Amino acid sequence: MFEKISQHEQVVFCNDPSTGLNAIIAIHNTTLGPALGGCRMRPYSSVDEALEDVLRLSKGMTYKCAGADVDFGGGKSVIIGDPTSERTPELFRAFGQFVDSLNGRFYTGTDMGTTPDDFVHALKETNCIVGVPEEYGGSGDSSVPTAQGVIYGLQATIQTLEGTDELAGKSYSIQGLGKVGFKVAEQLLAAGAQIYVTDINEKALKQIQERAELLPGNAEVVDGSDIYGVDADIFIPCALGGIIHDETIEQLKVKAIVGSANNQLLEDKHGLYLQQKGILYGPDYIVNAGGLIQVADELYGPNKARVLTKTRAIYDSLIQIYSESTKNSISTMEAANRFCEEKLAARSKRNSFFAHNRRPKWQVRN
Ligand SMILES: NC(=O)C1=CN([C@@H]2O[C@H](COP(=O)(O)OP(=O)(O)OC[C@H]3O[C@@H](n4cnc5c(N)ncnc54)[C@H](O)[C@@H]3O)[C@@H](O)[C@H]2O)C=CC1
Ligand SMILES: O=C(O)CCC(=O)C(=O)O
Repeated sequence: MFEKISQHEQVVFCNDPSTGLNAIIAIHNTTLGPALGGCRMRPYSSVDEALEDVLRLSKGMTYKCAGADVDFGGGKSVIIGDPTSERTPELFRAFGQFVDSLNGRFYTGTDMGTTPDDFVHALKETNCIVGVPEEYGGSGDSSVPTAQGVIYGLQATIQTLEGTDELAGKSYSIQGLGKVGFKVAEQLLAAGAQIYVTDINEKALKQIQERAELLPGNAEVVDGSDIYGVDADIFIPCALGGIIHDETIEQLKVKAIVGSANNQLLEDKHGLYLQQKGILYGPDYIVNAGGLIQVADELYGPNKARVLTKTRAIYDSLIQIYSESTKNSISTMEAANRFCEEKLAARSKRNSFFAHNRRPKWQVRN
């Protein structure tokens, strides 16, 4: 077990027989501040599968936090259970107690399978919750800044490819029209772009076609995996992870990939394959940091304008990462990893003798 968790600071197994809660909290690295990461609920087929997921996701959060310059470290949690039938208020209260037992080392909120309302129950047991609804003092729907971050990512990519930030006059293929993908699609239509869209949800497809009728752009529906072969300028993955692999790279005709889906590359080597094929890849955890920026910013009290200003930094980070990738002949993913690792190394060298206890900022909510 210690070998498996050797890169992590702490892993907590949470068991509450009265509510049936089986959860794992993983704290990867708190160099930059307390760990932060959402809570995913899934009917994992084994504890090993859940552990593997939470270890991978929490490490990803360390990089996402460093890349976005937020004062948090990497963590994540998973609840083993079916969100469609096992999501109860009691379960989330029990989970909140476990989060509270970490005494400010871990902050959490929604992820796949959980909703902001679930965390209103957890909030009764701990203050270490982010992303609750606005009426409970939270900052509201985090997919808004995530979608805006994708737009900034697209502009930085077009700037790198063509020397302009102009979204119009281009074509985009979008996989997934959920909370993030739909908002990105709407903005592209508003800019007058041609979009190709796919989703397993027919309703979302119908809704975007209705929106397209009212906006200058044009939307065309594509069947399932045909999306990979669309002859568009940029592919925007906003659904599943692990979709960039040998087979899909073979089909891709786009010049770039920039989307919100977490862990888009099936393996690190696929970042290199994209580079070899001349496809510019916007590293996912840099592009999709808008939601994280919003929930991390809640420490200062909700403020949408401030969040959007901070989200704009995604543009500058990507420009820098693309340029480092070219300069050092490395993949953009490798350049992003180095960008974040340098920030972590610089911080870990900083003398923090004055910070004997937790910093005052985090005591605001404790
Ligand atoms: N919501 C947020 O603020 C953030 C989201 N992300 C990531 O972005 C992605 C999208 O997130 P959300 O929009 O919030 O999720 P969502 O659950 O609202 O939307 C996902 C959409 O993808 C569709 N979909 C599922 N399987 C599909 C398939 N095989 N082909 C085509 N469409 C499919 C679903 O029907 C749904 O419309 C996820 O990977 C998520 O982890 C990352 C950071 C923040
Ligand atoms: O939504 C949160 O609570 C933190 C952000 C997060 O988990 C993510 O960006 O994947």
